[in-house]
Amino acid sequence: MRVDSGVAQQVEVERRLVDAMYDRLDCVVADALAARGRVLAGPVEGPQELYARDVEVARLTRTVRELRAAEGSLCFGRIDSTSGESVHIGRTGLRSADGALLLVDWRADAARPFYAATPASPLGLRRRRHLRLNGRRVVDVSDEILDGSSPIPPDVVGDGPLVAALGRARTGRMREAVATLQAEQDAIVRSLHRGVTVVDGGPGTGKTIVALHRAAYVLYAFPALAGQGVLVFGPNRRFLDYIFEVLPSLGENDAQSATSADLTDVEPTTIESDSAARVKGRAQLATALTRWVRDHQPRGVPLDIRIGQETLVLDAESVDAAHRHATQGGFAHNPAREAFKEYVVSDLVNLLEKRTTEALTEMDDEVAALLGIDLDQAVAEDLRALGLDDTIAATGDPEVDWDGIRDGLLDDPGIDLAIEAVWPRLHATDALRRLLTDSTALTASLPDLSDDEIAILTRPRRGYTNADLALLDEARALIDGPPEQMYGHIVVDEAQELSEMQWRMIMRRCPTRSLTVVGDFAQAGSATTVRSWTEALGPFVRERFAHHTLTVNYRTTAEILHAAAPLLARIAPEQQPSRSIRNGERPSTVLVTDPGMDASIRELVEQTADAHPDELIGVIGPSDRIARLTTVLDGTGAVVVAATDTRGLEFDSVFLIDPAAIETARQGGARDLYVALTRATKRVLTLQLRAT
Ligand SMILES: Nc1ncnc2c1ncn2[C@@H]1O[C@H](COP(=O)(O)OP(=O)(O)OP(=O)(O)O)[C@@H](O)[C@H]1O
Repeated sequence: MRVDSGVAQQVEVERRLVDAMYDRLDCVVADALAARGRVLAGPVEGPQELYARDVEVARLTRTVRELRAAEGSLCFGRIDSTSGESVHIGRTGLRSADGALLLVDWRADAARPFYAATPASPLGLRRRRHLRLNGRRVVDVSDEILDGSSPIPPDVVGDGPLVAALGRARTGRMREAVATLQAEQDAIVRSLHRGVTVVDGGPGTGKTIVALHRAAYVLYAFPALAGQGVLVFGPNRRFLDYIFEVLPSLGENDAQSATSADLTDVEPTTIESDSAARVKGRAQLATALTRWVRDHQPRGVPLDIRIGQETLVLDAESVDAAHRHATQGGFAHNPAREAFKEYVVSDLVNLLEKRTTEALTEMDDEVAALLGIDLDQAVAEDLRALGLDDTIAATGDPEVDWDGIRDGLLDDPGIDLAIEAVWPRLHATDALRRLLTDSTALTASLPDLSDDEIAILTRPRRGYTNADLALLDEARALIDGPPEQMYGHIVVDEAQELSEMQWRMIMRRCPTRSLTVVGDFAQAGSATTVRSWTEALGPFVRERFAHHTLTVNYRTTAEILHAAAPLLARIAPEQQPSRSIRNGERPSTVLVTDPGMDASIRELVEQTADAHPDELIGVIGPSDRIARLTTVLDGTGAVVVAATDTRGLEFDSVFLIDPAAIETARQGGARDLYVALTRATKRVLTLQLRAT
């Protein structure tokens, strides 16, 4: 509830307190900069001191960066307990020079009541206050009384700052929501669960907001995981560009963001049909790759190796044992090959040693038989007479340097060639290409694939598609070993888009199995066959994941949700529609004829742009109309996007072009249409083609 009397006075009170916080922030930044300057100017001796200095400089640089990132809206909230204590909440924690608490970091436990308290459960609070700043200046405050001492709004999510945040014009970049995070969202963000947390809910229920604030919370609250890195994985660059400002504005620059292309460092250059992507996304492809790679390792075969004039034969049993030793511990093909070679060379040296001993013994026996003396004994006696009897014990066998022979064999190109014949070094790109052109190998590994599906897989192509990247990643893991970069925690957004193979790519990078996974299967595109969280996560964690469903819609008005409800009932009958907290214009439909469509669209978009000059307009249509729409709407400021590419995005106004074509363009087109319909915060206008 807003405190109407004395607002100016309260603003003044807060202004003085917040001014003091900024003064302190400036001091801490200046101190950190000065400390960094001193460290850099100080003498360093030797590599150890140099390393220690670099670590300290990096730490101070990070501190400065984090403090500076916290500068905008440094303090945004305050809570007053019924016992009269008050705490200010902000983007970072601050103490005065003498240690008094000035500001609590929003992620600290002490800040939890700011988010979690409701009138029904006030958690000891009397008042929650939101502060609005313009630059460094407090310009407004807004209160909610939580202890029942004044009238309270029945719906806690409908409070002033939230409605103001939701009503603000969109900019094409997602904004953080740290000041208005709602209780159901905050409970997930702040969860102490370190395993897999799944968050679903309809479009606009704040899944992305929760995921990003969760990433910031993990970085703050779980240092052990944070130290191993935090990754935000998104389906495409457009989406990551949309969200990329959120974490830095929460003071977090340490989280990385990536698409499949970033993880594999390969840019897809070709597109393919969704049916091809679906086949390539299936986990059986991992089995096929594993078999293909295993087929390039020896099994049950002896190994003939030529050394000098001789050919040594390692029997099949020894070769299999060497294979077993080399691959135990899950080593990948190429590193295991090196270990295999070492085992083989050891076996060869043992063979040679045995042969030499046998040959020498034979010779000794022959000499003894001929001369009637024991040669070894005679040599030992001579050495003793010369005072060199220690040599006998120390060298044992002074004649043969077996270690030198072993090293020589390891470097011998002939040996490498012999091993190459049974265990060739492989290249992941080449292996993938060869498997995907080998219909016999594919049919053997994937007997349930139809001939059509095999034909899809083996179709000749150039370059990589998005679905290929997870296959390439799998091949690299099998052939060269796990990826270099691992993460302590991974946030997966739009997770309904991931195929089984793409889940493997993510999990491979997260040995801790600590993930925040957000998505909505009603919005799933058609490039994957995964349709439930159990299907997605079961192979890695079985049912061990915490599952939350968000129910309040913060994006779309009740009118737009109402219009989308029949479509939702059709594509996901089991899903409860979310509940919107705002009302607005009723969506409208205009019938147009194709030849006149271009002019109509431009005119309507221009009208909307004139009526709402600061707002963002999205024009969403079938993929095959996008090039034309982009030309037609050039200069209007509207963003033109294919219906297949709008997941996660949002606009103030949406023009939906030819919904029937969106729906029939591909399998799952109805879900594309549902996503398109739920992108607007304020209004939707549909342009439907009149049958001619
Ligand atoms: N607590 C909040 N305070 C302010 N804005 C919020 C809050 N929660 C969500 N929003 C806003 O609501 C909109 C929808 O949120 P978000 O994109 O996270 O939803 P989503 O569930 O990920 O949607 P979709 O499934 O369509 O991708 C965004 O503009 C977001 O900033």
